[in-house]
Amino acid sequence: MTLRVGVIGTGMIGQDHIRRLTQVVSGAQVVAVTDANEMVAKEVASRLPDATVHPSGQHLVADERVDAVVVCSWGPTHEEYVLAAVAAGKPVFCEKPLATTPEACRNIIDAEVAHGSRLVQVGFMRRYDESYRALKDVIDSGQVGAPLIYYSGHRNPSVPEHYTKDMAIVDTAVHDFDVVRWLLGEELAAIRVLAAKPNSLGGDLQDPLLMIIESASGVLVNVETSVNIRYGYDIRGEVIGETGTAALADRGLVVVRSANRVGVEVPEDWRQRFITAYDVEFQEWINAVSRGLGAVGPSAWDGYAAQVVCDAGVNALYSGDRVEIELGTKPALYG
Ligand SMILES: NC(=O)C1=CN([C@@H]2O[C@H](COP(=O)(O)OP(=O)(O)OC[C@H]3O[C@@H](n4cnc5c(N)ncnc54)[C@H](O)[C@@H]3O)[C@@H](O)[C@H]2O)C=CC1
Ligand SMILES: O=C1[C@@H](O)[C@H](O)[C@@H](O)[C@H](O)[C@H]1O
Repeated sequence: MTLRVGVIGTGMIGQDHIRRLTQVVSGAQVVAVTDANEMVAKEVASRLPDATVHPSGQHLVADERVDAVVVCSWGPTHEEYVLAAVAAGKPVFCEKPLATTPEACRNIIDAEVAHGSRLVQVGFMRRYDESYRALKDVIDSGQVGAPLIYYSGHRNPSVPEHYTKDMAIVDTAVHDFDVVRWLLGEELAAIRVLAAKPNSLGGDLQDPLLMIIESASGVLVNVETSVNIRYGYDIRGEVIGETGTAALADRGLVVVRSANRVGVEVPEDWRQRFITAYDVEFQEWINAVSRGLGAVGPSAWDGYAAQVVCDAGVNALYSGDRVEIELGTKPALYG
């Protein structure tokens, strides 16, 4: 059976996901697209064998040919489309963020709980990266002892003009918050945010930021965002345990030794660094949805929890305070 997918938002990542749904993974066909920019949607559809262009996300969700929905539009639009998919009983893969406020994420949780089974998956692709999976295996095996500290470095070579200091938390570090919760297997409890001396290449932007997070059990998590670092897109992670440490390995297919230097290639951006992770993420989503499981990957609760950390982080950035992360009760649906 081929899963017939509708994609809302055909911008940069929407097009990249359409490419992988069409050319890389198996078991899916993109049968419908929509974008606020109709020209872009039409241009993307013209490269697909049999895709309808819809005037809105709501029309796309209602299309009987669409079995499952992928949301790749701007963050503030996610809540509306995810809720529409849940109301229609259709599985929905939503790019991060699940929604831009904890309240909006809660609305999605409430709708999914009322539906009675999982339909929503959030695009936290790091959980599908082989290095992160290997790091989690090391932590879970007890090889380095109980984790005490986790360092998470998130470096972008540059960011667009419209990027604000809040975005270092809500758009960038949101991935680190999710992956740390997943690696440690526990929730995060409090956050402080410190701004370093600004990188002069970032104009007025307050960059880099250092976030010091306490997990529920007391592990200290240090998230660094440096979004104007020029040398490449570099994702770092290291756990310091009671008896050892484990870190994500440097990437690259070859190690070059030349002119008194040794080195590996650094990716240009997330599409290159996480290319395989996105592929695995979509293949596993298609497999699960095709077997009648609404979703098995990162849940609406995961999207909500990450968003609460974002909210607390922005609050901590502006106040300079240590801000507690209050999640409230987790519905039984999320284990
Ligand atoms: N998992 C990851 O590593 C990444 C996730 N993202 C997430 O993917 C989403 C899209 O990001 P990009 O593709 O970089 O942005 P983009 O700006 O390139 O594309 C977004 C598209 O959504 C369309 N759009 C906006 N409002 C809409 C609406 N109401 N209905 C339909 N279409 C609408 C825009 O016209 C645009 O074509 C964001 O939520 C972003 O955070 C983006 C990059 C990487
Ligand atoms: O999600 C992403 C972008 O939206 C964000 O702007 C980047 O900082 C992240 O590294 C990337 O994974």
